[in-house]
Amino acid sequence: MTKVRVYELAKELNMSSKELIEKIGDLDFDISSHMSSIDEDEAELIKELLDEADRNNTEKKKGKNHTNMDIKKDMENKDKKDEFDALGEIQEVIEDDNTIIKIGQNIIVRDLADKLGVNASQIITKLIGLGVMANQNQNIDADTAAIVADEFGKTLVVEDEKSDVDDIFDLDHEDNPKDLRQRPPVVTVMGHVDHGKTSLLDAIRQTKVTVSEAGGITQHIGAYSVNVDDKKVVFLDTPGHEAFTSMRARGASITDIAILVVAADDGVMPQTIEAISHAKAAEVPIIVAINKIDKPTANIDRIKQELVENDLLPEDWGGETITVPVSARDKTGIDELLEMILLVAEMQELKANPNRNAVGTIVEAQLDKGMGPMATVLVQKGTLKVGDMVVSGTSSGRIRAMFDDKGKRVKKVGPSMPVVILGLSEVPNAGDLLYVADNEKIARNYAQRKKEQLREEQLKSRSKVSLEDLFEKIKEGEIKDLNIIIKSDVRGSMEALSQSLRKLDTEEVKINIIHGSVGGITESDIMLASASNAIVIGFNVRPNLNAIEVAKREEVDVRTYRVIYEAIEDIQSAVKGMLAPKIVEEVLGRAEVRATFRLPNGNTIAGIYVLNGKVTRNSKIRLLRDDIVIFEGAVSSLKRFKDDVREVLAGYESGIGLENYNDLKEGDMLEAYILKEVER
Ligand SMILES: Nc1nc2c(ncn2[C@@H]2O[C@H](COP(=O)(O)OP(=O)(O)OP(=O)(O)O)[C@@H](O)[C@H]2O)c(=O)[nH]1
Repeated sequence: MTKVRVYELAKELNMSSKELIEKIGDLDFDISSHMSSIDEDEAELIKELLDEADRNNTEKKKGKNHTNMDIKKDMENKDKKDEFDALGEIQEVIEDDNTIIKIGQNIIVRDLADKLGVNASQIITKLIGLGVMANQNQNIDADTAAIVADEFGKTLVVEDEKSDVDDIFDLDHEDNPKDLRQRPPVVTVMGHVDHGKTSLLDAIRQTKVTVSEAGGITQHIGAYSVNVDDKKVVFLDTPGHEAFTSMRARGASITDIAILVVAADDGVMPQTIEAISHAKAAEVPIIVAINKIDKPTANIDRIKQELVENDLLPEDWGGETITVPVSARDKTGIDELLEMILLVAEMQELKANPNRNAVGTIVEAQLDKGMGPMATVLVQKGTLKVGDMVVSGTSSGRIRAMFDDKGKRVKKVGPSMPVVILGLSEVPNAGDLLYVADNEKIARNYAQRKKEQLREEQLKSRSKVSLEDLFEKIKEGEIKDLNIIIKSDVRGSMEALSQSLRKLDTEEVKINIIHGSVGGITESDIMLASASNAIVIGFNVRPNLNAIEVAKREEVDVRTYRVIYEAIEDIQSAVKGMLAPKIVEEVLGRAEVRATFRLPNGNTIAGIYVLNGKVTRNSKIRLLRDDIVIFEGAVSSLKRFKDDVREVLAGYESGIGLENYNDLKEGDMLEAYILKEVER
């Protein structure tokens, strides 16, 4: 017997395959997709059944100007190319027709009564007739409401509120390539402390920006733009990779180009290396500004050599990294730097559609006593205008006024441009997106939904990678790369560890060492891990107190080891899903060594002050000097005044001795911990 494809039948019936599948869902046909096929007989039967359903429906709604079915029919009978117009017409019909009422997925009985122009008690009576017990303040679903509405001679249309709100999540919506226009690059300046980040930003501003106009606002707004010939370059005003990465950890990637400032008299330093890792992790191209070339001790070639050692091969040495010698003090090299920024931007083909509802990112926000919530927005797509209804996180409102980076009032701004907006209901979060909504209802709905989402998110934890659940995530295809940050006490062990870990690549998961350096685990390492969904491995080093707190908040998995082999074994087992039940440590607290005393027997006792948590007699102690682990061992004595004690709490002093260790020094940090067996 001839077979008919579902989509063919749908076409014959003037409906979409989806609609047809839905309609015959209850009948006993084996149909799952538009490509399923059915016998000709079955197709005939379906046609008959649908016809019948259609007739019933028409009869039921006789006497009404327009029923849902009529409206649909109207639409279906139009040519495909007219469909869009038809939708508009239908919308108008719905607006005009007073027999049609529109509701969301649910409605409160009282509201339904209002819409139907009847008493709530009449609705309640009808509901009882349907076997639904509801008082006037209770919600009923749209299906029930439709039956009740029908009884009062009205047709109910369910408006998809969700799609209204989802419309403004238009960020992922691909703009038509023909609507895209070139946009200015957004630049962040990074580098080691005192290498001249702020001076460089100031030098650029001073050479390129004219003074602010009176009457505007004059404070710095977190970003500014400069004109280079007839083009613009936008600089984010908070230098440093910490700000860059904390924005990225919140999901905001607004930087197109990173300027790495390296002082020509100092060279590549730890934070330079960190900045390189941070920019690379974000896949942002780096331009190196070799600063302070006015200094007699400046040595540009040495800097280039050091860049090579860090995988940045200068262009004039045959590589791809653009380097520009500058002096922020003398304002030399600034024009060349700006030209290079434009060149790199050109290669990136930075484009956005200026003719659409704007989407931007909050760069900075604060509460101004006089003006209320103020936020600097970097527009990413579209054009932001005064009077636009905007929403960012749980904050929404109509833009009352806007000021550009020169403090001048503006009416509208396009892609890549920073602008201060007034009119939000509350101070939004830096790093959050800001959307323009079509109307106030959508904006308020969105903000409300965001509030609910936030609550939900607070309840369930975010899914950051951890060794515990790594294998599950690999299996589910959620993770294809395991990003790792390594911190260690000496360079040699860091290199050995990264080499060994790289060899653990499997077909399912690739191991990337996104940053490795010498020193304790810092807040910056944790933020990089958070933004890049990485885990942090410390070898002979520990996180400082700040880092511990941030790791907890950002849910970053930090693992510390004293033996390289154990680190490798853990990662290997995690990749294979065989992380054995393990003994984990629980940190009890930290204490600082404030004084040391030598006993006549040669042993040393440290006078300590417990900073947080507690230190107990049976805890193990890790001795840290600059967050590097110097010694690990047991407590030999714990005393307050002359008495032995079981524990000492935060805020108290005591004397402590360590088993087999006497080289305690003032300023050392003692971390107390216990080992616990946990089930996995
Ligand atoms: N000679 C000379 N000194 C400079 C130059 N650029 C900056 N400096 C000096 O270097 C010091 C540090 O400059 P900043 O701009 O504060 O450096 P930074 O990188 O922003 O420092 P942090 O914000 O503390 O990380 C200041 O004393 C500047 O005056 C330069 O081109 N030449």
